[in-house]
Amino acid sequence: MNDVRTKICGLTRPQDVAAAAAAGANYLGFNFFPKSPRYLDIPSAGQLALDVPPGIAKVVLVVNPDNALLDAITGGMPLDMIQLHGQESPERVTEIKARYGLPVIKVLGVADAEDLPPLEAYGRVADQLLVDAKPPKNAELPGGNGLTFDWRLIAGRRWPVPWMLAGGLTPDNVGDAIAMTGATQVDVASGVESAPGIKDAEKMAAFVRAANAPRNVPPKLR
Ligand SMILES: O=C(O)c1ccccc1N[C@@H]1O[C@H](COP(=O)(O)O)[C@@H](O)[C@H]1O
Repeated sequence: MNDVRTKICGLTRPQDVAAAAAAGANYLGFNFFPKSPRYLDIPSAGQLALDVPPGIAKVVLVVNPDNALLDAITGGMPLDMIQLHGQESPERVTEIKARYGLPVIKVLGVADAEDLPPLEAYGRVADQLLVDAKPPKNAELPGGNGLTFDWRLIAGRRWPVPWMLAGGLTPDNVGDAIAMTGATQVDVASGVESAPGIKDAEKMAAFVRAANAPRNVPPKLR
């Protein structure tokens, strides 16, 4: 249905899962970072995952996870993909893919041009890349801070695997972000909430609509 695929991350309530699915999201994210307002324990995430309709990918977001945590998550709930949102090395990405047999999305933070070369290296080992804003030095959270980065840095960039754009996206700016970068997948957490961890059904629907609204993308970005 959608040209631009959307991921809504950090769902914490059954009604939010239902609204995100109704909005047409392609991926739903469940957050296992304890300091996040979107954090879920495994039984709660497992319960929500059961409500996800077939055809929508269930993504678990983890930050520098050890095998014990990943064993517990993969053994405790249905899931389709693992999102690595920490400083996991390319070797660790490879290890996690092999151990769990699940596709891995590796997140890289971008603030300036120096942050771009690692995307090439991770693009050789991860199944997908997620290009997010680099968190500020003293940030509590490695993501979900509602911060954008200079999208011109990645305009027209391509990597060996599919990639998503994230970082401060909202229903109001996602169209510009797509037009500027040529992204065909976008991810949002805080930009579709009424309060931290509480998703807003209207904002989620508006986000998916805006991501798929007709727009002029310069030919070189298509
Ligand atoms: O959302 C969180 O709380 C979070 C915590 C720890 C790591 C990542 C987190 N969220 C991810 O961050 C990006 C961007 O979020 P936002 O749209 O800027 O709020 C997104 O990938 C979330 O998946």
